[in-house]
Amino acid sequence: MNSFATTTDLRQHLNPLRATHKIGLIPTMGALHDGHLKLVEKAKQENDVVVSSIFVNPVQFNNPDDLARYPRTLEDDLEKLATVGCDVVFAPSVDEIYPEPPTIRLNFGELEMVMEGAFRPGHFNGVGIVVAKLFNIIQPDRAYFGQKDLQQVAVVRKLIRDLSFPIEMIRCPTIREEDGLAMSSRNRNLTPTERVQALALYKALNLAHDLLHEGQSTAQAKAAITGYFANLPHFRLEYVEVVNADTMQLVNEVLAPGQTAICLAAHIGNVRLIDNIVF
Ligand SMILES: Nc1ncnc2c1ncn2[C@@H]1O[C@H](COP(=O)(O)OP(=O)(O)OP(=O)(O)O)[C@@H](O)[C@H]1O
Ligand SMILES: CC(C)(CO)[C@@H](O)C(=O)[O-]
Ligand code: BAL
Repeated sequence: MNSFATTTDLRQHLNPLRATHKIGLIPTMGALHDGHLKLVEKAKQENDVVVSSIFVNPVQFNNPDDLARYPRTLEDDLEKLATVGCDVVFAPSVDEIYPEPPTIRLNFGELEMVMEGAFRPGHFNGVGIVVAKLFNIIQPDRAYFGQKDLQQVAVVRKLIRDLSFPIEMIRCPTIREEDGLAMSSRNRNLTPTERVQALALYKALNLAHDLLHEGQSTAQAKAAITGYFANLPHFRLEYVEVVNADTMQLVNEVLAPGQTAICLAAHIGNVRLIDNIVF
């Protein structure tokens, strides 16, 4: 596995390969878990060269404490990537990616009016800028993103269309712990007690799903989730929404199979977690 910290070195390595090799990219912020490794494994099956980037992108953090607390485990990450056959790692410094603060602004319109976009102002501007930079630097044929960050998938799809990147985006299923908690780098910041309690996110999603399945309205399902978290004093529910899984528009009824998503974000102690189910 080759690891590069500069754009110049990375390009020098990749450029001669482009004509004959399909390149798959998995953008990450590190602190890797099996969810990330599944993306690498899928990319391995579908491409000749797999590149993982590891970069904690300051521009997408709206909360400085969240940025400061974000886990950084580069050595461990490199070992994990090697075990799944990742070919190339790009782990640049902040100065390498942002020699000066970016002044462009990306606006994803209605896609970012709700949920993460509404509660993390500027978040998708930052995601869009760094993903566009990674696309330009690495020029992959395919890029792999997790469903856990469903709104991010929609934003990147729009970025690809708006800027005509010749890249196929692949949405990969959410990988969960045995008890159902969605794997997330921020899970590392949970205390053992919080880790057990955090399962409430997945339970709440399943509760909402069951209610919708029984024919209750989206408003009733959302109210049930709000009530569920109101009874859990260590939690603060930030939002729960039922949306079109592609457009992120709020919906009042269940759509065709695979089109409806229930999404939520909740704080437990100092940690903010998100999860969703699509059905
Ligand atoms: N449990 C998971 N299953 C599938 N994909 C995942 C999972 N967790 C993260 N990913 C995907 O991995 C990519 C990199 O995500 P990132 O490095 O932010 O990790 P993360 O676990 O989502 O961290 P956090 O949510 O704490 O920021 C994203 O496309 C993300 O959707
Ligand atoms: C796509 C991404 C790597 C951009 O920083 C990040 O938002 C993430 O890890 O999901
Ligand atoms: N996984 C999404 C990146 C973030 O929370 O900033």
